[in-house]
Amino acid sequence: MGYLSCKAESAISISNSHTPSSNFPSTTHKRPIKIKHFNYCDLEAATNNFSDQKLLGKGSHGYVYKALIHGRQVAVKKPSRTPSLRPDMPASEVDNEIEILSKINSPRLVNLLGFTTDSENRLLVVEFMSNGTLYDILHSTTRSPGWGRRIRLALHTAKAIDILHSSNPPVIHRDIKSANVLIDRNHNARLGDFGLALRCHVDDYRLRSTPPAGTMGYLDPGYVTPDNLSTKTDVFSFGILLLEIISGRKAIDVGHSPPSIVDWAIPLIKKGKLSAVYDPRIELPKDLVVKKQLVVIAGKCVRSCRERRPTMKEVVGWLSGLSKLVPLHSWNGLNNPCMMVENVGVPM
Ligand SMILES: Nc1ncnc2c1ncn2[C@@H]1O[C@H](COP(=O)(O)OP(=O)(O)OP(=O)(O)O)[C@@H](O)[C@H]1O
Repeated sequence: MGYLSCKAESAISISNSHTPSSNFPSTTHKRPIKIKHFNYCDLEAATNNFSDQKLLGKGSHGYVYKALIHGRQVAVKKPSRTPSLRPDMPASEVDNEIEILSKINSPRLVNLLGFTTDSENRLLVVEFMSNGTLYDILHSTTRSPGWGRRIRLALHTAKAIDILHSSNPPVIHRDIKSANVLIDRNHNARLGDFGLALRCHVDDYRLRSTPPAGTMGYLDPGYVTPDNLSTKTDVFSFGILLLEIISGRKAIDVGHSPPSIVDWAIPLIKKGKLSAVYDPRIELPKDLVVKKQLVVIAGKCVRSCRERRPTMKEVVGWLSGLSKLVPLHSWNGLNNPCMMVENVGVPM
């Protein structure tokens, strides 16, 4: 089997504990991950008592604030809900995020820097991403990146998901969407928001009892019970994200018929009307191989038969090949194209 189904894998136990001042083993890097413990009152002060001026954004589960700590800009996540009291479940999505991110670290992810130990007032400190989200970039009316940039943003995201799926045990993100892809100061995409992520080891009670979750429009239609979860669930959501990158349309847009991007795009692709799927705000990709292959990759990812969907590693290989065919000067909007990943030597 070329992919991991949660049903089929054998159990691999992990520690749930958050050791004080811990150096957690990383699944992607040899060097240990340093996670800091913060006092609630220090983060309260650093965010001006969680003031609106420091607010970066609001999600369905809480607020995100900007703060300066020891001269470094960070993002502080503050959940809006009170934690669960069930001992077998993570106390909150924030606790789940801590558990997942304390064991994995990569330049392709929005990495964990620390958290408050007080579980009543749990706060998460993560790397600050200064250039918004992929959703903002794709759906803002003022700036539209060209194909060189779009393919690289897709490639960065695919690499991030592949890193999760290649971890031991594999991590399934479960909420791949453009709003969870953040853009760092070098305009590289990083995957964030691990509140719903799950480690895939079958004997874990949490895995077997966690109901399907995700975001409407990105959710794999085959993921209807806990044991339907697999890495291919993320592949489906990535396919939706890739269609969003290609077309500039939202995953669900009630202003269009049909509102679902997949119900709109796949029939067009099957009829060979590839140009109709492309974002009308920018020129079509000049290279016909790129124009064809981008939609083919997206179509493979959203296949209803999950066994026929590619692995993220395959997707990374294909996008990597396409990125070599499209130069970055097709950048069309954001400034600072000189700071691309290739130039600054950030490992990918
Ligand atoms: N590390 C970060 N750096 C900068 N801004 C961030 C960071 N994390 C989140 N944000 C901002 O805060 C907003 C809310 O983020 P959050 O992860 O809470 O929710 P979301 O992913 O947008 O929505 P949901 O929780 O419903 O999935 C984001 O849209 C983004 O604008």
